[in-house]
Amino acid sequence: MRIGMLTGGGDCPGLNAVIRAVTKSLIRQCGAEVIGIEDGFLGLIERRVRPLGWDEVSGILATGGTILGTSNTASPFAWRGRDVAAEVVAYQRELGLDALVTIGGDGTMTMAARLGEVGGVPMVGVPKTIDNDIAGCERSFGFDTAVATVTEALERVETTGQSHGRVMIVETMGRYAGWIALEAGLAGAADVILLPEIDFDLERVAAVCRERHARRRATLICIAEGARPVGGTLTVERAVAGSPDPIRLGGVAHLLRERLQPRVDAEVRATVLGHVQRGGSPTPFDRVLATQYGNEAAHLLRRGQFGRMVTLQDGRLASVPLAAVAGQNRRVPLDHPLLVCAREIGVCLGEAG
Ligand SMILES: Nc1ncnc2c1ncn2[C@@H]1O[C@H](COP(=O)(O)OP(=O)(O)O)[C@@H](O)[C@H]1O
Ligand SMILES: O=P(O)(O)OC[C@H]1O[C@](O)(COP(=O)(O)O)[C@@H](O)[C@@H]1O
Ligand SMILES: [Mg+2]
Repeated sequence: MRIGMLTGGGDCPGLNAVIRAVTKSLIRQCGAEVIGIEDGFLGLIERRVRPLGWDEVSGILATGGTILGTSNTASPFAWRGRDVAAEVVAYQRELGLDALVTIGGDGTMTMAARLGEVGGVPMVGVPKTIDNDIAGCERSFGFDTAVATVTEALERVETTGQSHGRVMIVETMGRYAGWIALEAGLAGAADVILLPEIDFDLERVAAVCRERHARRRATLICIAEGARPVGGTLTVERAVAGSPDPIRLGGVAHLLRERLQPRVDAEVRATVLGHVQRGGSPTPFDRVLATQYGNEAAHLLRRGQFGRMVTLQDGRLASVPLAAVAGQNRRVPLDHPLLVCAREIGVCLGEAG
């Protein structure tokens, strides 16, 4: 068996743990040859691959990033104005691949499914993203590490906020889903948590800050990059040319700071955490989850269960068809138990009233 493997989309902690587990499982279980594809789908377009053996994947379990490199712009269906999907499919055949492991998020799974439809080799997907927004998957690896990083940041920002009696705003990543802000906000004891799923009422947030200033000096606000005020729009940091989803969110914390400042006596400060959340060593939880996902991907390959993504459902390893994941985005449901819990302990979610 000859298996290709790539990492696609934004990197996240735990990618190397998956690469290691897939490779070691396949070598041990069936003596398979594993070919690493560099920089995601870009490596298939530019014909850049290298063999992955036991030695190449040893000692990488706890390292951040991806030893294969990744890309969140390259699309074989629109590469520098051309559709090169047929050439990519031909290259997969030239490499003699029996299947391809794609470790990525919703975008990577969409691309994997599309390449399969035009004759590409069979695929097995592994869900990665700090955003935790992949359909059919209750936990992507990388998320736990991001939550831990944001939680630590919130705690650090809180002590300086207390010292100065300020309103402190911390902005998280997450695109159109609020999972990181919600879990880290709860873990970091944020007073206000603002998510893309609930448009926030500025006057309500200001009232909470004023009330807290009188009682507790400081207010800690955790806001997701995809959050927006009632009647407002998303805050776009930049558009990335050539990216299938060109919008990069960012900066809503500064918008909130500007609008809050005239409404409160305390000084307001904003911190945008950015890529700090995506880097560094995975938590033990993510190391274990990524290892299980990689091992399970090897099982699917050996059983010939292609066109599927490994996943976690009700705490158990499982798999779902790529078609059920492609083009989807898993957002926080408005009746999610963590939202109910946050409200009941007095966290403001920006809702009016
Ligand atoms: N809507 C889409 N249709 C087809 N391919 C896509 C789509 N979105 C992303 N891709 C491909 O998947 C890769 C990674 O996508 P991206 O959304 O950046 O990351 P992720 O896989 O983490 O969601 C992109 O480089 C592109 O090749
Ligand atoms: O690194 P870039 O291109 O600025 O992308 C930033 C985006 O990537 C993420 O970090 C991860 O998203 P993906 O997992 O979909 O790649 C988002 O939270 C963030 O909005
Ligand atoms: Mg994505």
